[in-house]
Amino acid sequence: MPDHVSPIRPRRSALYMPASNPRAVQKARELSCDVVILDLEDAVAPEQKVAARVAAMEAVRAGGFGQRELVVRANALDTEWGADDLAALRGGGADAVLLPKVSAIDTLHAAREALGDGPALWAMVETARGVVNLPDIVDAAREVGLAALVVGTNDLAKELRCRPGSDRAPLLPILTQIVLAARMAGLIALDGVINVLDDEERIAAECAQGLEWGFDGKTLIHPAQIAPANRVFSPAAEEIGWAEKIVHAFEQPDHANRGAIRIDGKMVERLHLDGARRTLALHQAIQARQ
Ligand SMILES: CC(C)(COP(=O)(O)OP(=O)(O)OC[C@H]1O[C@@H](n2cnc3c(N)ncnc32)[C@H](O)[C@@H]1OP(=O)(O)O)[C@@H](O)C(=O)NCCC(=O)NCCSC(=O)C[C@H](O)C(=O)O
Ligand SMILES: [Mg+2]
Repeated sequence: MPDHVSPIRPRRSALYMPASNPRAVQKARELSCDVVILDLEDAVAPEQKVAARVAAMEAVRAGGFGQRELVVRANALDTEWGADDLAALRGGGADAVLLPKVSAIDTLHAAREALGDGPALWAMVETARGVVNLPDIVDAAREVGLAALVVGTNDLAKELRCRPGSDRAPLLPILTQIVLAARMAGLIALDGVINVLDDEERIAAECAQGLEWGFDGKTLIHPAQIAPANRVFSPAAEEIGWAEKIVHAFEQPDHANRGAIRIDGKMVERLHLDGARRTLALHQAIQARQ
């Protein structure tokens, strides 16, 4: 994992809110999401952009978000607000700046220059060009301090003119590429939002898809989506038990020089030991948070 990506930290639930909505920002200080994303981009109307920036910076300065990672989504640099957003964020305070519609590496270089040594960069992958350029984008991750790829499923569906249903089949090849690129560079990978607000079963099912496809967590738009995301992206009791068995088995002197062993009728190799340690570390980090 590159230096600019913090060690195992739960990022099961990353909740967006318009920075222009003081009630939502205040509420976020008490919600059980792992990441708070103060949005200056699509959730904010053009006439509110400047006031939203001021409100976001006040919220960053005021703090009170506890263990939640604090991220601000800026406007794109090719809009009339992007440069001023990054200038305001340069002073620090936020854990990361999320850049929308990252389509090429030059955007990340420009953003890093605008931010100086300040916060980490998180990049939204939500354009066709961004998907095609993923290898170049993640190759430069260390140089520009890129720590996360975040999917923008609404923008992707819009540009591709595809119609994802509950199986998200039209987006699957892209989501898989995003996870692949993130893993190539040791980055965090966050799944896109689900626009459904009132159907917990559907929300949990889409979180479970994201988990199965390799994401670390899901971006969210409403407090009611937090509990299912936290539940699904936390290691389950059975997974924790299995991880403990693997770690315990490889600690036995008889297995010290073995690459592969048998546990409960299954072959387990040292590569599984790495995964098991990761599961236990994530579980401990979640427990510590509670
Ligand atoms: C989607 C909403 C517009 C729904 O609003 P509303 O119907 O008014 O919500 P509720 O009445 O159910 O709200 C209940 C209480 O919860 C608070 N609340 C609501 N949403 C949030 C939130 N996101 N963060 C924090 N708190 C929130 C309300 O204030 C109520 O509190 P209380 O007064 O105590 O009862 C609305 O949820 C919303 O605006 N969501 C966020 C939208 C957003 O940020 N969109 C941009 C990011 S998504 C995106 O762009 C993805 C990507 O780029 C892509 O391309 O896919
Ligand atoms: Mg978007």
